[in-house]
Amino acid sequence: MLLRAEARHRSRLCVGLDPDPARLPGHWRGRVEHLYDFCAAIVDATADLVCAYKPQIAYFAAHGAEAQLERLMAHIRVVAPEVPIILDAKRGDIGSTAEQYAKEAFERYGADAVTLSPFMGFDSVEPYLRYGGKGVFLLCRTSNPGGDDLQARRLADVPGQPFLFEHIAALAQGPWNRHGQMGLVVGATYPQEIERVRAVAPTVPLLIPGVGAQGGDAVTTVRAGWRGDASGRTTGPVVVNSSRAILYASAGDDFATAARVAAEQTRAALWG
Ligand SMILES: O=C(O)c1cc(=O)[nH]c(=O)n1[C@@H]1O[C@H](COP(=O)(O)O)[C@@H](O)[C@H]1O
Repeated sequence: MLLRAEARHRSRLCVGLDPDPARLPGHWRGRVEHLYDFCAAIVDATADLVCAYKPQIAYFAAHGAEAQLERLMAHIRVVAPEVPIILDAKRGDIGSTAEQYAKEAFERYGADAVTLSPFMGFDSVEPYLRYGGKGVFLLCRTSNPGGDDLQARRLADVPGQPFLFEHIAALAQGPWNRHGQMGLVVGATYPQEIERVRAVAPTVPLLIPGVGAQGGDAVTTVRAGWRGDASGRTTGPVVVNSSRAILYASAGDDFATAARVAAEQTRAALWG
């Protein structure tokens, strides 16, 4: 689904749907009941420009607005049925609880993929993999400065003493990826680490947040993470997320038009 959307829209851009009530445009500002309206307008303005959408569940759940997220998922299905939806939930829990989270992501919200923390190990990820055709993106080398605290530690008892993030990448490329359902999250703010991840995980999709508001560079990101064969066919996809830089390109009534312009620019930079 991802490769099809990438080819059809000539896009490696994922628009992140992180609606902050305080930043809604015009007369919607501060009004939680308009999270759906805002995001739906962004989707309508960008549907032909993206390879994925990534709604962030906290922006809805924090306001008791899960019903609006459900409506938004359904809206994306209608407007852009070919575009995969990555539910950004960053879950991670023991198997029995993971089953409930998986049900939430894939049955309640109908997501195509979900972001997960691998910290609790394979049995915390496995319940999601029981959903055939659905994907998981494991946090690997995150975009925030504190990502160093654990992810950039070396594992003394693993051959070659890799960084923890390299070990996660190797697991996602190999033994944990039994049916081709795994991707990795790596931050655009650390392009050298993206290259290290690609060295151990050449084919899994990389979800790369951090361009735009967090300062990551689009061209450098794609060079570090995207892989293709001699004919230009994608062999290692990247899904480069930008949220605030697109959502809040304008604070006025022209927010959707401005979002489209910002998305077009980012898409062009990512395509090369
Ligand atoms: O999993 C993520 O999506 C994620 C991982 C990461 O390492 N860094 C990161 O910023 N994100 C998410 O990506 C989005 C980035 O938003 P912007 O910085 O506004 O483009 C937010 O929804 C974050 O929660």
